[in-house]
Amino acid sequence: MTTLEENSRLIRIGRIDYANVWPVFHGFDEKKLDCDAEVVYGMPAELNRKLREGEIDVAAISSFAYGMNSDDYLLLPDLSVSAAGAVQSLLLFLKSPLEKVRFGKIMMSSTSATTVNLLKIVMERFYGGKPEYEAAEPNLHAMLESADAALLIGDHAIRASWENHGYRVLDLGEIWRLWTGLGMTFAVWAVRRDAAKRHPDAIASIYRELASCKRRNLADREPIVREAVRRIGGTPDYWNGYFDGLSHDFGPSEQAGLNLYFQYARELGLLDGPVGLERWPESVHA
Ligand SMILES: C=C(O[C@@H]1C=C(C(=O)O)C=C[C@H]1O)C(=O)O
Repeated sequence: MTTLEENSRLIRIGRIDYANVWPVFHGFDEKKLDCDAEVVYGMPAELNRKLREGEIDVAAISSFAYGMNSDDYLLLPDLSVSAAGAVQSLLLFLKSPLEKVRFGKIMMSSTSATTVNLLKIVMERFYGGKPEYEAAEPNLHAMLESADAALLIGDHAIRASWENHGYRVLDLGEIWRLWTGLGMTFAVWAVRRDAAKRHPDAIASIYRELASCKRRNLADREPIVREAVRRIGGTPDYWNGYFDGLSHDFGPSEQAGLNLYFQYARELGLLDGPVGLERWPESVHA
């Protein structure tokens, strides 16, 4: 039985605290919604856990985390963080030559789920290696003290790429494109099925606001670029190039890349079952 309190409870929305989601989230205002809602900021790995445990109801999460829990989630249509090639913020910094890295030690940012598993696919399936992996706080120099390579994502990768560190750098989006000919989806917007069922109007209101922000940000990127320069650094040219390389759609080409990633992840034993890409709201009523 659903009580009145249950129907009108606060809905929690997870927002990844990296610039790559700004083209969807910039301008998102929970006060404009037809429901009580709160935005919870976090690194992808934190939001992956909070959504899984029901601490939040709807969120941008790692696409890998969606794959792990797709029975409990639905996808908000046509929202993602994807790229058709180089991303500039999914970077493997090499202290040793690649030949040594293949069987060496790699430190991986503890904030990531999709890219750490993409790196395993690249190292093991594409490069025929078998390195040792360890999760670590995203700090390039600390990571490389005791490893041959370090994986950073998001703003951590961007800031590190601007340093004069002297390491060779591989872009995981570019490698995926070279080997598969496909793009890749790194994050999706997922809603818990139980929340979608209990609070259909609230989720509809949140979705409308996200879709409208995305439309507005696509039509005028200037405010996002200005904000990125102010908060993170770099030049307007850098950020225009960065956002040009990303897609926030989730159409047939993005889905093809993600399906192949899930297939490889299963073949390597990183994921258990097949993953269905079920969309809200159709699946709520199925
Ligand atoms: C493009 C990116 O996509 C991301 C990568 C994620 C992951 O590896 O789990 C999760 C969300 C996104 O932040 C990025 O971080 O730069």
